[in-house]
Amino acid sequence: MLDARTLAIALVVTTLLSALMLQLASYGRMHLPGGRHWVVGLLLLAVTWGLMALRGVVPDVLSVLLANLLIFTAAVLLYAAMAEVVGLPPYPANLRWTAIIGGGGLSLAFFGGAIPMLMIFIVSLALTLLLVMSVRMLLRGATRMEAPARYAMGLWLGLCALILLVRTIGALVHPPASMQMTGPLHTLSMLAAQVIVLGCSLGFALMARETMVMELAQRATHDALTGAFNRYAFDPVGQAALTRLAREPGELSVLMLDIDHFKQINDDIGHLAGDEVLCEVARRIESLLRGGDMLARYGGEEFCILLPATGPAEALQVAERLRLAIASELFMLKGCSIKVTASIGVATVAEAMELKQLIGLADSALYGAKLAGRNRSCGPGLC
Ligand SMILES: Nc1nc2c(ncn2[C@@H]2O[C@H](COP(=O)(O)OP(=O)(O)OP(=O)(O)O)[C@@H](O)[C@H]2O)c(=O)[nH]1
Repeated sequence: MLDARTLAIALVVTTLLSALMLQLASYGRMHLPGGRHWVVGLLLLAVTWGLMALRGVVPDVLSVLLANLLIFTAAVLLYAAMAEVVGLPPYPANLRWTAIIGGGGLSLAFFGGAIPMLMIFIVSLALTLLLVMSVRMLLRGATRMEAPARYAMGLWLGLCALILLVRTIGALVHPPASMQMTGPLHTLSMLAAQVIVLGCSLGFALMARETMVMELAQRATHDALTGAFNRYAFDPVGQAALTRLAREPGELSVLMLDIDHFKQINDDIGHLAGDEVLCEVARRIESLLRGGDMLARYGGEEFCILLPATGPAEALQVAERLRLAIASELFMLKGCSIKVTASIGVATVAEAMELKQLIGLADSALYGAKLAGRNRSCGPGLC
């Protein structure tokens, strides 16, 4: 028959193996977000289970008080690891205060009479609250479709919080006679802890992997400076829209936008301020586009905009709107305001063709706009 002490020792092994697995997953050049916090949290938990296994052998101050204070610290570290994965502050004030008040309350209860019911109640309640905070953090803003691992981890921790809540109420309804590791309730707790540690570590690894994949996908498809799409993302979408014109009649327009005299801007106010100009231009363009439109940074100071279901007159209107949004409001940089203008080439097609051809047409129109004096939008035969 398995007793709670044997299970606590098994738990030490399980926890250490989980920590080792995550440490190996972060090995080399792959940095698992939150991995360090999680591994340290697990190591503290392993020490906790070890101390619990020694209950009755070592003084209670170690096997009861220290063990439970370590659990609070581990819970805070595990929260911080998950917060790092989802990009939120790792140690919010309510988390710290819950751990501190829980730890303080437990210490008072321990030195003020060590009533088992009170101590189990305080520990279970504080841990339930820490878990509820983790669940809120994970489920807030995460949908099942977009971040399934984060969502599943949120639900899993919710289940763990429920189990702990039952234990909290159980401590009040059936007060335990002692803190010793005996009896079916302790055995059950240790079994549940096995499943919780394994489930949480697996969930964390999947969640961290999910975040890494999303981050890599973002980097592969977006320009790091402006946040606009890059050519690798733009070209297939543009080509697919053009190919569709063979089956579905319609029109498609492309704008090529180039900032005027950008070299001069760089020379006058510096390369970093030039970067800010690029970001602000992208922001202004983005704010004026419709849902189906697509903005990409196509070269240094050149942007390409895909306008599906847009004819030549409407495309020229959009181009003018973008040009004015850039030229009419001064850019505030390094405490001084500068005027930035852009030239735009417009091209529209109504039949399938290679994207390169369409971009070539827009480029020729852009060249025309530059030749005609810059700060203008030009289409075929229209400048
Ligand atoms: N700050 C900054 N500058 C960039 C970046 N990429 C390209 N550039 C600069 O953009 C400038 C482009 O200069 P040109 O191609 O001569 O064009 P221009 O000065 O805008 O002149 P026109 O297009 O003819 O009006 C070069 O000086 C590049 O160094 C970038 O990411 N950041």
